[in-house]
Amino acid sequence: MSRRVARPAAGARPGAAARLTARGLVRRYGGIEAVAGVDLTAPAGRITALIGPNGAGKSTLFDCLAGTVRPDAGRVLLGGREVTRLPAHTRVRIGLARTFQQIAVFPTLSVADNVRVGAEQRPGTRRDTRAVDAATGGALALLGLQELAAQPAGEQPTGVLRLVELARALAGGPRVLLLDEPAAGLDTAQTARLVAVLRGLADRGMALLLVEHDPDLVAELADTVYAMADGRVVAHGPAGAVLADARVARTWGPDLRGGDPRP
Ligand SMILES: Nc1ncnc2c1ncn2[C@@H]1O[C@H](COP(=O)(O)OP(=O)(O)OP(=O)(O)O)[C@@H](O)[C@H]1O
Repeated sequence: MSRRVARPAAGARPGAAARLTARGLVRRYGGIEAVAGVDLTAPAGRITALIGPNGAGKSTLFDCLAGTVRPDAGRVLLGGREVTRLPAHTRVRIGLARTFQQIAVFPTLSVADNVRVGAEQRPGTRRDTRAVDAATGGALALLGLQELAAQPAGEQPTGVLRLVELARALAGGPRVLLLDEPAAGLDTAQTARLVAVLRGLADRGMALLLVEHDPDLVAELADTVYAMADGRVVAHGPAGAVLADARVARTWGPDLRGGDPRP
């Protein structure tokens, strides 16, 4: 007798590698289409970068993917599962983590306790103190933060806080990681560590999607680049090709010439 076993969609199992997909995403603010019909895939095991000038819609797209903003149209899929209507905290529970452009740490908590907040989101660890300790310790070690573990987060410089935020996101055991300008405020050594850590995460199957303004870092890190302007994807493909694309140079010119992208 043959038995058919229902298999979950690829990547739908908790802990399994997963891709993040946007299909036809639209988000309007009044008369502005901040995100105007975006299709994007961040595959497992790859680093995908999102570039574009200020106001292109990158943060709004991130917010739609993370669940903090509800799109007006389109779909978001995590590992084949439709998550468009799931709130942000539920997406975290099924493996989607993010860091923010404006650093968001709890200043009165220690570095370790900030990371612990992420570890407590890890599926199945909420009441398992040892598992939470292990996830916290692992994330601190990965980012080289052990020596600062007991220090109040509020006393740390920006570069350290970026790493604390990343450690907190990683402590939750995500399958997909959204990073909004992860290298902003990092010194050269911290940036080198960040690059090595992100590459290592991708090599172990995580899907990474990052917003980044530094073209050198994008060229070094990203497998695939999506360039946005006026809410739309104007180019996507291998990093070298997109960074050399004339349409991208026109819209993202100041960044590519090494100027300050921020007004
Ligand atoms: N909460 C909001 N209310 C009204 N308009 C908004 C809101 N958030 C974004 N917008 C508008 O949507 C457009 C896209 O903004 P968004 O912040 O997503 O761009 P961005 O590419 O992330 O820019 P930056 O690189 O400066 O962060 C802009 O015109 C912006 O003014």
